[in-house]
Amino acid sequence: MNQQQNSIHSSDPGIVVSENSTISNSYTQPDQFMYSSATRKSAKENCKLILDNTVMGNEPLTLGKLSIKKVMNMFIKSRLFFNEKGVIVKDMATLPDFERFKKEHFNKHQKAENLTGTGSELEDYSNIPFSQESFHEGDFDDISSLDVEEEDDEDDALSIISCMSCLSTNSLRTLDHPEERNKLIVNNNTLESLNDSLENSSKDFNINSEILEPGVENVSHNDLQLKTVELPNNSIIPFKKILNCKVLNWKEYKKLEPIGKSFDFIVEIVFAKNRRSDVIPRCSIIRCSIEEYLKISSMCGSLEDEQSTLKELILFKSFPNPVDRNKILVIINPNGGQGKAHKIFHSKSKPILLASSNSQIHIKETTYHREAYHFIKNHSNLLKYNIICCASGDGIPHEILNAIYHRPDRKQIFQNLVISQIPCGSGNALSLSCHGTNNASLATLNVLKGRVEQMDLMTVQQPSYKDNFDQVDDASVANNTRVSFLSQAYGIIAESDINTEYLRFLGPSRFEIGVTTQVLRKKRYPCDIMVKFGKDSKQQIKQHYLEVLKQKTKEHHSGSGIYDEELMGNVYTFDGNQEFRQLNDKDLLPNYCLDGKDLDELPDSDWVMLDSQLTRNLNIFYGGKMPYIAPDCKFFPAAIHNDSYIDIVISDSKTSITRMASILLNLDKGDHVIQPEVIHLKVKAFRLIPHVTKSVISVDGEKFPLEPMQCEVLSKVCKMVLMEQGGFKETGFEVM
Ligand SMILES: Nc1ncnc2c1ncn2[C@@H]1O[C@H](COP(=O)(O)OP(=O)(O)OP(=O)(O)O)[C@@H](O)[C@H]1O
Repeated sequence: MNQQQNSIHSSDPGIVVSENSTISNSYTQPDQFMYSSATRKSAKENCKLILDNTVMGNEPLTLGKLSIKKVMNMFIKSRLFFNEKGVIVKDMATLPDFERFKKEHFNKHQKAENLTGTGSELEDYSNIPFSQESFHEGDFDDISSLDVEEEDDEDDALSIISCMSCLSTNSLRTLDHPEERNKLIVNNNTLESLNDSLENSSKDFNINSEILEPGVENVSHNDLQLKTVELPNNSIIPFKKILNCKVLNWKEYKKLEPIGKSFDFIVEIVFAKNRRSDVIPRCSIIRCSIEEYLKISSMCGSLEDEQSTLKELILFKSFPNPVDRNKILVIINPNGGQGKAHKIFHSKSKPILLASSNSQIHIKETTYHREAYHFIKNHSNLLKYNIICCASGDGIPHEILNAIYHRPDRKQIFQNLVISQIPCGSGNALSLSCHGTNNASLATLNVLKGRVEQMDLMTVQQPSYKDNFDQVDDASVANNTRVSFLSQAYGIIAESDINTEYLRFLGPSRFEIGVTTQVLRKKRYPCDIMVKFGKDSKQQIKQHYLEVLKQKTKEHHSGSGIYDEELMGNVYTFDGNQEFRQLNDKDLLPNYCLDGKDLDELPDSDWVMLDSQLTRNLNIFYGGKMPYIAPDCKFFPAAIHNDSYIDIVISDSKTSITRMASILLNLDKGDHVIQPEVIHLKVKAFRLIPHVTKSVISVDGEKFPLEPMQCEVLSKVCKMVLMEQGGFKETGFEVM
């Protein structure tokens, strides 16, 4: 990258700018500038650079000898407005002469460089990974097409935008880079900012400076091909789709700028644009006047410091959920689903991750069954990441959670690391429930934008685990316990989950085929079930659900974010800080130990044995923590991520085949749980003792031994990314 030293003088006497500030003369990927809660803090506390404090020198910035001044003089009149939903593009016009000018200018320049033989600036220019793409109306969710004006020649406008992208990137040395700002403030003798700067830099250390573990690959930002699009007038770039932005303060050039007062900032916005069923990263260049800047400042009322920069304001609204997730470890199971996980991740998910703030991504591809478990269990520095994304089905998150659970530092890891899924397998219940989608690109957007909350896990104990993970020699309870995040099944569901491996090529429908076959066979799976009740009637469950829902809505309204009545909360953001529960060692251990003795006895006085009339004829036992177990299958519609209960659904083979078929056919609605033939409970813990000799138990979709099994909920222990407003994707249980 070509670097050049430049003098910078501030017009504000209070600000002294280092003579040695380096200026990148080439295009820099937007991703290299991050926004995190750390910078959010520094924005609030440190930002003393206000609109009138310009830090750019009198010398025009140049890129390939094309000065910003020249480009700006030719740049289209476009403005930027904000509302609660996002950035509104206004008055976008085109400049037909620009393409010609650019060609002439650069051809001339290229010849000159070729003669002198350096070519460096040209090389930089030609390496700009921007290309052009036309925008089609309807590509956005939130477009409002008020007064859409006739567009001029598209190509010309796009060329300008494309070129401006380079220039605005080049200008990142201005106000919006936290380090630069801190430097300036330090020079202004603000000691606090030095401390903050040091604190932030230690938090924001680069994972790429560390030695990579064997088999781990570092993702280069050069992999991102970010195209520029022109947006029609009055379209809205919703905050919830904005991935990054950069701002060039144009103030210094005002005197050279004929457009005058309204021409204060140029903003490059990188956003997730709809394309068919996916989202893809794209960028666009728009302008912002000082009036508009002030407008958004006042709208972001929750920001105490109204002097924050425009970039910070936009990113503050775009990333309302404050937990960092920019240091990403991706675990790909290339064999997951129909063997497409590698391709799905690289084509649909990686571009979104790369386009967002200054993400740093490491990838580990598994090469054998349970490698993810071994990799995480033995990893020497997991805390250098702040999120692990499983590009897989539900099998890899299960392994990872267990690997963490079996580490001596489990408490610190659960306290600090976020676990999420990018759906690439045949069973993607985690993504369906937490991101509300089975689509990898949309799920990735939610990984970045969703709300991180501490979710309940469940402990699983069985006399033997030798078929699952490595035998662990430590005799502690944790090491003889497994954790489950999703489900435990016995009977028809378990058999359909596990014994349909040979139908893997069918994708998710293999599960449905399995269930139908078993129901038609009228199979019974006798067992004993003991439970420690949470809610033991359907009425109590409904009441509990409604109360949680009410509480959640109340929290939303009392927060500092913007709640849009018209959109029924869709643009609500949790602007501000988020408190997390501090875990103790005890929080991660079950209260009741299954030691293999006295299995037929109730573990405690508040446990009860379920009626043997039911359990003798049982055909489905399904315990779960997440509502969606497959697309259009809300098996646990009343599941709540942190209510400290395991939902249980039980049915028996006395139910007629026609009734059973009708119940199972309605799994997409989730109202099977209110049918009289179906038992629906919320429990704190349960013990299941199978009385068949040939079958399986499935935990999170993985095969577990056919042995007595005891499960217990662990309240709010694992950080996961949930929907933007918090909680699981809604199921409509409240109106069932
Ligand atoms: N490279 C590999 N080769 C074979 N098996 C693997 C590999 N990597 C992981 N596995 C195993 O694949 C299993 C399933 O993984 P995953 O959940 O990601 O995929 P899936 O398609 O959803 O599968 P399923 O629906 O069967 O759970 C896990 O048990 C995991 O240990």
